[in-house]
Amino acid sequence: MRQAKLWRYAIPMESGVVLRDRRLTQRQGLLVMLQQQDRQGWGEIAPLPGFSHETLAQAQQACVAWLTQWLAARPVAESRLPSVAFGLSCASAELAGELPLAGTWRSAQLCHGDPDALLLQLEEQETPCAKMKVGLYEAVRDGLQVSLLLEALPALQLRLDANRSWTLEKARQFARCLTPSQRARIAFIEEPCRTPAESLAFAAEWGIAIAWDESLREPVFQLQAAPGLTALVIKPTLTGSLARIQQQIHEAQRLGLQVIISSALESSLGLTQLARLAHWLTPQSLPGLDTLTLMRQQLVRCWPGCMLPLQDRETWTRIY
Ligand SMILES: O=C(O)CCC(=O)C1=CC=C[C@@H](O)[C@@H]1C(=O)O
Ligand SMILES: [Mg+2]
Repeated sequence: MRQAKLWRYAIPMESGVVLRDRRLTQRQGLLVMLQQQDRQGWGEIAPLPGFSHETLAQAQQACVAWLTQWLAARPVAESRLPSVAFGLSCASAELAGELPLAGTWRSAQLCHGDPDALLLQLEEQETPCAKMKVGLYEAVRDGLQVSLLLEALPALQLRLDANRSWTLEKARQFARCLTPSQRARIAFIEEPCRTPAESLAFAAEWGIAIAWDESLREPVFQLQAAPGLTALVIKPTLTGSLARIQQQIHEAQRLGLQVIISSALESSLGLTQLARLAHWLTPQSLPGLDTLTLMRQQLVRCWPGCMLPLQDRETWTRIY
């Protein structure tokens, strides 16, 4: 006997979480639970405003349509909406016992808040790895800050993310603030420039490694190895089903590229599934999942060691 449930949730965010140009006061999404005999599988469907093309209402409609077919045991194709395909494929994989339980519970630490506190935290780590946003302020300011951080922590592995904000000239201004050995210590910059061509030109000019994030989701994008390109940052909620993600990871690995599984601000339910996915499919890479502290509550399952309270189920709205 098959059973399915669908709820809508909303989690309050820490004040001051800004995504692209909007302030995110709460994270909304859907929770799906599939049941068959004594087995259950859970999934989270949470389109990210400003990043996902689908709205939550569209995701809900697509999910209800999928569940109706699934309950009637009719063959059902994966949704064209990435967040829906991801959440439903996680629930199906859990139900089938196909998503291993072991997880990578360490992440590249996101740099925000008090810089002194951050330094202290990173100093305590044996192999410190951090991710810093750049491109929000003057490129020279970013360059000086990165240079200071690399000098303060000789063992630091630093990932940067410019979200395509620099012109080639701005990127050059940034790079000029670093010594050649500091440039070599940057693990990668995600999407430094406005276009992939400019980012590749920048990488070649300065010997600074780059990674694709936004580019991976462009309709005409073709993955190719290129000098300076070292990694792909995959956000499953923006990408699609587990099968699609596995395919993208295999393609990347065939080209010798590192893959970083990254958060699209999922709740603790989605994040713990991403940590399991990372352990399963990209065991060599530290994922980018350090976003739970931006939220005020956890959902369904707790992240190991996280002290945030679990949200009361009474607050969920049952949809199906
Ligand atoms: O990749 C990580 O380490 C954490 C996730 C992260 O940085 C992001 C998640 C979602 C939206 C963006 O603000 C941002 C990114 O641009 O990669
Ligand atoms: Mg990014």
